[in-house]
Amino acid sequence: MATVLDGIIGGVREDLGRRRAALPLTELEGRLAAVAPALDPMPGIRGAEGVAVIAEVKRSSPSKGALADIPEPGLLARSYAAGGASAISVLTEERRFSGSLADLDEVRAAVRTPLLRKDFMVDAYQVTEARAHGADLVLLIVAALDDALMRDLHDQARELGMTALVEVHDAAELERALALGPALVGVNARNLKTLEVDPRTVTELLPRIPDGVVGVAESGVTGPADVATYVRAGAGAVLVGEALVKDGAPEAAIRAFIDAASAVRATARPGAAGE
Ligand SMILES: O=C(O)c1ccccc1NCC(=O)[C@H](O)[C@H](O)COP(=O)(O)O
Repeated sequence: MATVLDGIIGGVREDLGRRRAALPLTELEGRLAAVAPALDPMPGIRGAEGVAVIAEVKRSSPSKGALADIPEPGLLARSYAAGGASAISVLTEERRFSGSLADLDEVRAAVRTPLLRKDFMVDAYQVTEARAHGADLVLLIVAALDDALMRDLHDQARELGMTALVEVHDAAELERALALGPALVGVNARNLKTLEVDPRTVTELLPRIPDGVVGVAESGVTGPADVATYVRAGAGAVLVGEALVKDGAPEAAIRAFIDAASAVRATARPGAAGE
């Protein structure tokens, strides 16, 4: 039976076919020389106070429908950066998430913060496209890729100076992800079959991520308490969409996430008050 992910990827492939026909790969590659080198997000993510927040520009989703209009993604991105986001995720999938590469362009023009192109990557063309539009990171969803293609896309991202966020939903996918030697592994709490969010997916899998690899907790952060739960489970970063795009004050919301994470780390330190 076709899953939600299959449906999304079917649309992604059709849209990709149209873009590739309009701009063949060799022409797209020709544009790379004019783009500033990719930023390395890892120092900012590893060195973040409390937790690294990856703040997402997300207009709609298959699970929730319309979330926010976001007429000026660049302005939202500036608030994210001012709040202390370590990276900004821009959903570029058009049909279900109402995103676009134009959003990526606008956000790139607005901030110097590392940018993640958040899409359903199934073809090398999309990775090149991400870089040509100024992205510094790409998402690789293990459930959407076989091992050979996943490795090719991961290698390609590295060759372009980019960093991959490799996303998993269960232990078997985590094993496949770790075989790549990734810098960033995301555990997504959203089940791609039911679209339900279960934070236990994150709290169970994050502790299995080895030291040296940053674990990113994705989906289901509704407020600081969720961030604290994920940080206690070992998250070095949290990726947050809905809660930020629906918050009238995203800058303050990000600061509250960071403060909640810092409080967890302060109480976890040896000799902290109360121990
Ligand atoms: O958000 C969805 O409904 C969704 C459905 C199917 C595949 C992916 C989906 N979301 C992508 C994401 O990973 C989230 O946008 C991201 O983790 C942020 O989640 P949230 O903070 O819960 O908006």
